[in-house]
Parts: sequence; C-alpha cells; structure tokens
Amino acid sequence: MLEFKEVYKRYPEFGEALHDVSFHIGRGERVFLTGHSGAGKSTLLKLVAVIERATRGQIVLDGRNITRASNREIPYIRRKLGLIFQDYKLLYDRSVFDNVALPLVIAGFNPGEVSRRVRAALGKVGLLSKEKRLPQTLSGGEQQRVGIARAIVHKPDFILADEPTGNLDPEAAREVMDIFRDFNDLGVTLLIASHDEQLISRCGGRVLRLQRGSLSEVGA
Ligand SMILES: Nc1ncnc2c1ncn2[C@@H]1O[C@H](COP(=O)(O)OP(=O)(O)OP(=O)(O)O)[C@@H](O)[C@H]1O
Repeated sequence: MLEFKEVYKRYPEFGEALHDVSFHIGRGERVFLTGHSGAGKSTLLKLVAVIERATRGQIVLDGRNITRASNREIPYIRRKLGLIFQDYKLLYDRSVFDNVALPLVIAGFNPGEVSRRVRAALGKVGLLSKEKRLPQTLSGGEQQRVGIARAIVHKPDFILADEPTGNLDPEAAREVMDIFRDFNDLGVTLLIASHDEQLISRCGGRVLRLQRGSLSEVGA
C-alpha cells in the first residue's frame, strides 16, 4: 500500500526533517506514527499526501511512484486518501452537511449522490441528527467527527490522520479512535500520527517511532 525507500526531507529554512526513512505499510494495516514534538511526524504525512516533496528517496503508494508526481497527478493521488488534521480545518460559515459535501461538490458529483454519500458518512460518525448545525455549535469531539466524515465521504482506502485527538478530552479521543478502528475493521488502511502513547497502546497496532527525523522503531 505504502512504501518509503531511503527518504530524506530537508526544509531550506530548517535543515533535515526526515533522515533515511524506510518502511512498508500493507493494505488494511493499522499503524501509528509517534515521536517527540518536531520529530517529523507531520512532515512524513505531508509527503504521502504530496503537500511537501521528498528531497531524496522514493515513495510508492499503491504501486505507483509518487515522489515526483506532477501537479496534474496530485488530485488522483489524494482521491485515494482521507486526510484528518488536529485542528479539524472546517468551514465555520457552512453547515455540517455542507462541510462534508464539499469534496464531492468539487469532484462534480450530482446532488442526489452527494446527499446519499454525505448522509452515509455522517451516519458512520454518529452525526446524522446534526447535519444542519454550524460547526461552532458542536463540541470538539463532534467537530473532529465532522472532519472524519469529510475525509471518508469519497471512500478512500487509506486514512492519514495528524494528531486527530490532540485537542480532545480522553473520552472524545477514545470515541474518535473507535471510529478509526471501525474503518480499519472494514479494510481501510490507517496511518495515525500521535504522541499519546496511552491511546496508542489501548488501540493496538504497529508503531513507527520517529526520533529527530530518523525511524528508531518499525516493529509491532
Ligand atoms: N515548512 C517548514 N519549513 C521549515 N521547517 C519546517 C517546516 N515544516 C516543519 N519544519 C521543521 O521540521 C521539523 C519537523 O516538523 P514536523 O512538523 O514534521 O514535526 P512533528 O513531529 O509533526 O511535530 P509536532 O508533534 O510538534 O507537530 C520541525 O523542527 C519543524 O520546525
């Protein structure tokens, strides 16, 4: 599903954020990416989503070398991915329904199909009854669930989440992790960056540990 081969990332203003990173994630795996603040977790996820580019090495997603993907190829790559962020990145002047619908509207789906898929996604995260609400009227946990619904509404086979529970209290964090686990049980591959070791050990899965840009652990 995803392979990093001797990947390096250098930011001109900073220096080396990733150093000789190699790993493989198989289809359907549940993998956590952990490490201290500044270890390179977000950078690694950004390389998979082609938000940033590797300086050296090779990244292969679904059998396709995406390291030097052209700008035209990027939408096709992102279509395979569901991206979830710590700060939700919702549009606060749009309803829950409209936030989740946005990727489908941009992709040109017809209104009937948009409604069907948005309601299916909201159902999966337990927010069907709140589709008309504006995001700021929801709790942090609910807002993150809107973010998850938006990320999965186009049925990606790979979810990438960057500290998805970082702003949530323990109960909301557990609910969000349970939703990820349900997707994983259905065959969706997960790569979740988190520094919450307790949550990771409770959830179970393989752990990739970054330390100052290098992978120090690739084990189970
Ligand atoms: N666009 C950028 N330009 C310059 N330096 C950057 C950029 N993005 C990240 N860095 C630097 O690269 C290093 C790794 O950052 P990254 O955000 O990947 O770490 P992280 O493990 O996700 O940290 P955190 O847990 O605090 O989010 C950091 O020292 C950061 O300052």
